[in-house]
Amino acid sequence: MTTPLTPLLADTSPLDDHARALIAGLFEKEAQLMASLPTDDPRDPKRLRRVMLTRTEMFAQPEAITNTLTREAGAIEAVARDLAGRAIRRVVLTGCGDSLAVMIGTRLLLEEMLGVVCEPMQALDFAYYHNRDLGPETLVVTLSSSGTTTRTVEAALVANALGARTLALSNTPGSALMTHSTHGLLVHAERKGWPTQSSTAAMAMLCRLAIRVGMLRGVPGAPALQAALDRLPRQMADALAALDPVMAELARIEADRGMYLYAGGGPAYASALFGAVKMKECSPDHAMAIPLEEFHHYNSLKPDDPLFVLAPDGPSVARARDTAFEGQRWRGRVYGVVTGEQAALDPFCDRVIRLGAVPESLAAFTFTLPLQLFAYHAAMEKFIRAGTTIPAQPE
Ligand SMILES: O=P(O)(O)OC[C@H]1O[C@](O)(CO)[C@@H](O)[C@@H]1O
Repeated sequence: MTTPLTPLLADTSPLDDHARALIAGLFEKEAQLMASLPTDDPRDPKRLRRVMLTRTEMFAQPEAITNTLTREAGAIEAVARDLAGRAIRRVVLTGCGDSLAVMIGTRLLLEEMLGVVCEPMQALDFAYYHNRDLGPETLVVTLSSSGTTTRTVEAALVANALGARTLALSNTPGSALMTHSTHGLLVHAERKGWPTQSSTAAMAMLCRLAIRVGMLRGVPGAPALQAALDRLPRQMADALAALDPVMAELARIEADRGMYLYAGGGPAYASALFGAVKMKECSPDHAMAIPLEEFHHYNSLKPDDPLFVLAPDGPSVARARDTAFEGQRWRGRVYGVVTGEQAALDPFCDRVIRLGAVPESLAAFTFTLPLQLFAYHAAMEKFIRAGTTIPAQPE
């Protein structure tokens, strides 16, 4: 017996012939894409180019958010009106990599505004395992910047076949994901570097959509969240400018390490994931995001490992303080990231990075910024230490 490329091509699959052919084609293309990714060679010019492009795109995140919200305003409103008038019982939020982190980062705000459980789930887990009891009262939200990541398209196709409503977000108009979903919203962002603005602009669009549903339904917290979201691009631009030299200095201190750790709870766990994945993409080294509580359930850190503890003002500050304490006790170097003058972590951190206040449900936008900058600067420092000549512009 031969094993099919994916279980959705097996006899038991709920997909029709068209959907099966689509999946088979995407699977082949994905394999080619994986083969063309940069290597872990510390001097790989392909990786250097991508890291340099990442910086440009990272600094243009505020513009990408504003652009996306402005250009998609009509489309967002149409989807919001449709959703506000429906009984939605459950929302599944799915994607892979950064696109899944987007879902984790927006979950709290979506739950506050939609008033139902919104469940982030790996696209593979949804497509192959946890898709019982779907129907028109389930909304499955997918995000794929490329619009062609096979597992994410599979998730959308399964959701369609089992009768759920689907909402796709993508940077790529006309992509498989966008053309096979009930609704599609276009993210106006670039991803020639490693994902930064494609993720934060997608988060902004999901937040705007949920806030609009909240406004239409008269949810009390909606106007304040709308105002906070409107302020974000300015706040992010200021934070990027202020933190750039700070994170460059930390990167010089930590550039010789081979493992980087990031811990956060709630929406800040998304920032931990973004931070770890940027380090893995930009540098040849290991990086790991750890849910705040899990940090305490095995020896997560070895002496001298840098640990970023993310503690936006909210219910997980106390556990973040414990995490910083344990991090220092195990002889790691602990960098706290907190809201404003929050002092709870100060005694247990080698350094504390302070960010402007945002509602916790928007914290993933700002808490991600120092970590993106750190990954960029650490990667560049590693290139320099490996003897690479850095061109003025990406080549
Ligand atoms: O958003 P997409 O295009 O589905 O990509 C998902 C993830 O896969 C990657 O391309 C790498 O595996 C990441 O850059 C990205 O976060």
